Amino acid sequence: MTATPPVLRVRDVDLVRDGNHILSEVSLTVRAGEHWALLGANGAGKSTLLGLLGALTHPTRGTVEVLGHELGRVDLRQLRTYVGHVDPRHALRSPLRVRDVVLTGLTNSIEPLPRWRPTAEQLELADSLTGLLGLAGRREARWPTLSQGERGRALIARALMPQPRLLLLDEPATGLDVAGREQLIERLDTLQQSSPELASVLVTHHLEELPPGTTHVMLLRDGRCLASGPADEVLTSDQVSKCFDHPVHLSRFEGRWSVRTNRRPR
Ligand SMILES: Nc1ncnc2c1ncn2[C@@H]1O[C@H](COP(=O)(O)OP(=O)(O)OP(=O)(O)O)[C@@H](O)[C@H]1O
Repeated sequence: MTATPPVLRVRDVDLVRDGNHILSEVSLTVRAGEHWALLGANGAGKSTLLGLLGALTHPTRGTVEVLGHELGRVDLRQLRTYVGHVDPRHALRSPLRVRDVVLTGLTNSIEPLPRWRPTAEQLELADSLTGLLGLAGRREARWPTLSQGERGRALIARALMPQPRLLLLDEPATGLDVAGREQLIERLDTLQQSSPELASVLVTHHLEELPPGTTHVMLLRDGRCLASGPADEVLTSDQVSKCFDHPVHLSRFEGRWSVRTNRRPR
């Protein structure tokens, strides 16, 4: 019997641009049901690594495998159906309704394709995912009328339409107010619980934005992995201080993390 391959396996990846090492010797294995966070300061290489995972860029050295298929050796279109990538820079031009934006996840296009029509099952799935992401009352709303938080959650529903095995989220809480951030985290939590096989990788600078179901963390610093593994082992005050080059105290309350500067007593 062959063991199921991990959802994602990155081995000794380097990425060099204009002679600069943006990523050096990074390795990462993500299995079904794991929820990873990539943490690091500005410029640490988080978005670049996420781009490699979503097959948007290729490594200079090393290999990236999605479900046992090596990037560069298989059809990218096929691989992308396994990977839902939520791009916060989604450049929608026309005032589509939420349901139609979500359905474009099936055609992997920004605008609906001419003559493409969803089946009854696909419509049902779009409605179920918008409900799961807390947008049941906004399915008919037009894109320009949505709040930033609602747009972000609609894009997650869109990315889930092809029923991917892996969901990639690049700073999904950027620009959200407290309510928007908390609604997002709550919905990610519901999603993780309702899809036990789904794996995810989320990029952020802020530990406060980590969903409580985060199982694993990689700390990146200057393009190198500083620490990687189960969240409770990696997220220590000492390691997070090293990662951000700043002395912080880390605490966890009801599953959520927070940090504050370590102040000397006056
Ligand atoms: N195409 C490129 N050519 C040259 N340098 C690049 C290129 N893309 C990214 N970089 C550099 O690589 C480094 C890592 O960038 P990246 O966007 O991955 O970092 P990040 O950790 O996601 O940062 P942030 O938190 O600010 O979004 C940065 O110094 C960036 O300027």
